[in-house]
Amino acid sequence: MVLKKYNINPDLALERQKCTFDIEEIINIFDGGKEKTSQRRKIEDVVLKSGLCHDDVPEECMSLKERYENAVRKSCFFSKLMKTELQEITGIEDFETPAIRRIADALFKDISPFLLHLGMFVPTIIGQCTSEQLMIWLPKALDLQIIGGYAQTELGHGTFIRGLETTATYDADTEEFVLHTPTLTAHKWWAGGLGKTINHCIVVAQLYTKGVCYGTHLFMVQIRDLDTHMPLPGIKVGEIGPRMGFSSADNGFLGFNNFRIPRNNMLMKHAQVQKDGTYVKPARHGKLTYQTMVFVRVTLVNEAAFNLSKAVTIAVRYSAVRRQSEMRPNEPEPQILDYPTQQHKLFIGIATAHAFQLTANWLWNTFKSVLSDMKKGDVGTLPELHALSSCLKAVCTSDAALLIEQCRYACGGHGYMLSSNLPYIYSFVAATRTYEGDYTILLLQTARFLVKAWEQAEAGKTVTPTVSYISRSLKGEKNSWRSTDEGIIKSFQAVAAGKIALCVKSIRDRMKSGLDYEDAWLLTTVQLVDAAEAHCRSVILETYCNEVRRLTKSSSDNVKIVMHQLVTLYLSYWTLQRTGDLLRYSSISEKDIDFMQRQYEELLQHIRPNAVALVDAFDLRDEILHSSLGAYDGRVYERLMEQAENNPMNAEPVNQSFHKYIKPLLQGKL
Ligand SMILES: CC/C=C\C/C=C\C/C=C\C/C=C\C/C=C\C/C=C\CC/C=C/C(=O)SCCNC(=O)CCNC(=O)[C@H](O)C(C)(C)COP(=O)(O)OP(=O)(O)OC[C@H]1O[C@@H](n2cnc3c(N)ncnc32)[C@H](O)[C@@H]1OP(=O)(O)O
Ligand SMILES: Cc1cc2nc3c(=O)[nH]c(=O)nc-3n(C[C@H](O)[C@H](O)[C@H](O)COP(=O)(O)OP(=O)(O)OC[C@H]3O[C@@H](n4cnc5c(N)ncnc54)[C@H](O)[C@@H]3O)c2cc1C
Repeated sequence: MVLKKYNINPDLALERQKCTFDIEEIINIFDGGKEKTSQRRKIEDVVLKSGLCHDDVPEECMSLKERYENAVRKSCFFSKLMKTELQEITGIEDFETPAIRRIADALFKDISPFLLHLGMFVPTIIGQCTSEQLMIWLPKALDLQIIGGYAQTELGHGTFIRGLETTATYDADTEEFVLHTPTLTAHKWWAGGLGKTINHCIVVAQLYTKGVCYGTHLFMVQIRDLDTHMPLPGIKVGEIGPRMGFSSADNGFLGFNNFRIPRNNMLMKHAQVQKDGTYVKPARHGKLTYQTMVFVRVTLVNEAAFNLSKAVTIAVRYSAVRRQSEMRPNEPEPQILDYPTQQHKLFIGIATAHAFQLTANWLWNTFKSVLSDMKKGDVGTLPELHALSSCLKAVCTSDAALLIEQCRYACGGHGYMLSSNLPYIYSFVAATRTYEGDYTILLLQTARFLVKAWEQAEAGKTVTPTVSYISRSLKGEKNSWRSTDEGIIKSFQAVAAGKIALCVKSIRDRMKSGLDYEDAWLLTTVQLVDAAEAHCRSVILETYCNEVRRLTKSSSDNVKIVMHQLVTLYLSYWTLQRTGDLLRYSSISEKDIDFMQRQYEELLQHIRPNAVALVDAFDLRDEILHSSLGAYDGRVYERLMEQAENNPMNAEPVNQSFHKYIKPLLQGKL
């Protein structure tokens, strides 16, 4: 749709006059500097001027098939644009460029069927291929001569990768692998793009050679003819059916009937099968084939921040425009943003988007540094990265989904309209809590790391920096509550340490009573998930505080003030959410809690005049927001009416069903 131009709504115009800081300064902080902001805006200009974002009919009014076809059309033209003009601007062949990720949302209200090509297929080639294999597949994939996906999950197994049933059996006579789907539950299920779009696929299968199963490995498989796009003989492939979101992502199923691929199509950077069928196991770490999942978990923290910033922009702008009820009899109706309960719903969303964005950037740098260690042959830092990326993916996607839904509640009935975009944003983020490792499963992975760290610290060994609080706790350091940033972080670490200690005790007590380790662990998993979540909270709180301090060192005083108000709001919010834990594991008193509650309520008042400016500082163009409620001009009612009038249901004054059914019913002739 072409966005109509309106004058700015007067309430929003007034809000912007109240702003106490330079918005551009905060925009630059989050972009990583002035130059990056300017480059991002150039990229956005090119994409927006290309006309690619235009739809004749709103996406939500199209049939599923039309939506898919429209998404393919846009993906193809967007890919072409990325290879030409955008490459010139960015100067890099970089699918990770955050600006490209952001502007992609101007094209797709839902999901591009090419998402997995960029998000998992290309990263798997980069991370799992030998240099010879890389030379074959990477240029083709980057140039979109082949389009791929990542098929790991099966109908019967997603979480438990070791339980996957698809087999890849090596035939030394022909130097081929035979891919086979032995059962119904062995069918690949869910892979994005697989249903209709892709012609290649990374397939995860149990490797058999010389009669021995060596566990899951990755294989490059061509599934469709490059010219006709017909499935190749021996391949059964299709779309899995309508779902809550991801409507245009053509998630698919895939089965193999003794389908043969050359030996060289096993991705052999870490493990190899030689021509005679001899298996050479990975030299360094057994889980290196899981690397793409770690990469995506890291990027999903960024997704949580970005999508939350969109939702909270929509809800804050709407709340500045919407007037409802009365605070005192006969007074004019206030903006709903003036209600403290509304501020309580929304300002935590702004602070959380900041916290997650800065944590995402920090995690990305940690990921890059672990990759660089691994290139030098050192895999020592991988377990900590796995533990961090697991819990941060779990907690950030889960919190973001809850807060996005809260933004929808904050918009009352209009938030329920698809044209608000809040339902789309929610259904996208809700899926991120499940895919790439379910919430519970990933927290249990972190818990495993925490229990080991506890045992190491107990044995007097040094532990990694993110769990150094465990050593302090074991030395008997008692937590004394202080309501400063550092004090609160220390108390959250004391909560995490206390919970890990109880888990360890619980496992040991259960073993003493005769249970084996597996059962003792299993019966403790509710506590273990809780302990991992507490650890994650302390990591986010600490990272957010440190990063704001670092990044605002040379900022103006007003930016420092407002950024720090959000940090304090975030710390106070979580303190009040976790009073039970803090009373148990720190020295916080009832008086301290009263103080924190008052401080929190005062902060809502301090932040209120800057609320609209703070969401403006996410610098999200209307074309990215796709929202009748959240546009920069605040012309909510005009846009809602516009959308209603453009609804294809209103194209004819009387629907044919009247003549077919209602009239006969009215006349007793049905
Ligand atoms: C034109 C273009 C248009 C638009 C696009 C524009 C721009 C786009 C650009 C970028 C895209 C941006 C963002 C999004 C990107 C992509 C996402 C999009 C869609 C994604 C769709 C979803 C995909 C999927 O879901 S793929 C399937 C994922 N599946 C899972 O995650 C399964 C979860 N299960 C597991 O991970 C594991 O099985 C397990 C539960 C962790 C257990 O594994 P296992 O049983 O094998 O292991 P053990 O428990 O026995 O543990 C043994 C040992 O190993 C350690 N371990 C486990 N995992 C790891 C690991 N990953 N790394 C390191 N170590 C690991 C474990 O801790 C144990 O260690 P110890 O023995 O030492 O304790
Ligand atoms: C939108 C979307 C896109 C996807 N895209 C892809 C893709 O491109 N490629 C791909 O390969 N896969 C994809 N997936 C699949 C996804 O990775 C899996 O659905 C996900 O990993 C969860 O696995 P599952 O479905 O087997 O859930 P299950 O493991 O069956 O989980 C069901 C419940 O059981 C619990 N549970 C399971 N095991 C345990 C345990 N050991 N301890 C305690 N609780 C447990 C879980 O916590 C959960 O509550 C996608 C999924 C979605 C929703």
